[in-house]
Amino acid sequence: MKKEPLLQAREVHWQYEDTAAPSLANVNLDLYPGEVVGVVGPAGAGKTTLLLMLSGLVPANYAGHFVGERKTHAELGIVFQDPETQFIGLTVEEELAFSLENVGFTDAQIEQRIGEVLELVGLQGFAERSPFELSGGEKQRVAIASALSHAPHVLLLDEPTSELDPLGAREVFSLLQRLKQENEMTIMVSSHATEELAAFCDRMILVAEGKIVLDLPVRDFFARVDVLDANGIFVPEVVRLYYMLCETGSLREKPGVLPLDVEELALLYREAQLVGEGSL
Ligand SMILES: Nc1ncnc2c1ncn2[C@@H]1O[C@H](COP(=O)(O)OP(=O)(O)OP(=O)(O)O)[C@@H](O)[C@H]1O
Repeated sequence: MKKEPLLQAREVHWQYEDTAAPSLANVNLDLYPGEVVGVVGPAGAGKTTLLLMLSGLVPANYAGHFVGERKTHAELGIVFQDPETQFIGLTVEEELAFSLENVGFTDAQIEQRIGEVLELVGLQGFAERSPFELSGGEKQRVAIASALSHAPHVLLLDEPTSELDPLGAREVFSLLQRLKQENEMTIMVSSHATEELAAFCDRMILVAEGKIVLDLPVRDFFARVDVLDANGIFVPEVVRLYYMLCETGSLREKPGVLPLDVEELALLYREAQLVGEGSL
């Protein structure tokens, strides 16, 4: 039986006030339970606007013109690029308590939930720390904990690692990986880190000039190297190496087969050698 989508957008157009062109045009999108979807696109393509539209913040918090239909059948949590701009609490505990007080939790419920979300994001023992004095990766994990505090079904993240060093970025992606595997969260994340997205997402969306150009399962998506190159999207090195090996005859290209990490490529190469396909 096909699951019901948690989020739906139909023929959505959005144009910010005083701009020459729409930031979203003809957007049709369904997000299903348990899916992990990556969003990529050149600068100014409309990735942030797409996530804001799905979260309901556009058009609610922005001036502009909205046409189309957006339906939500789920609670949502949203995380932005720079977590510090969202912090208002002097301690991590206070930070997390604000959103729970707003939804009417009692003090005892707040304390319990704070303990749960800090454990979920691996920040046990951080309750009394100032959120402003944490590392970039820890700050972003506090922002994720805050978004998770009211137990949403869907987590939307807008470039959550763009301000982090590689270590902080890895911290955030491994947390998302854990939320996917252990909590079966539905996640949509925009990022320029295509290698991490390739390893983590089930489905990928390419946005350019406000339109959805590709919306495909992750392997079919990264097989469209021509479209990704044309839009300036970084194609993972392992994908390029695979096609290079196919071109030189060291591997035989097969439909639906695309390695997304070095281990997968090594396995394909070993198999090709065993059946005598490769000439390397
Ligand atoms: N508040 C706003 N008011 C007016 N125009 C806006 C506003 N926010 C975004 N835009 C415009 O909408 C378009 C899409 O912007 P958006 O931030 O959604 O793109 P993006 O793909 O997230 O870009 P980046 O990768 O640079 O963050 C751009 O042309 C941008 O200038």
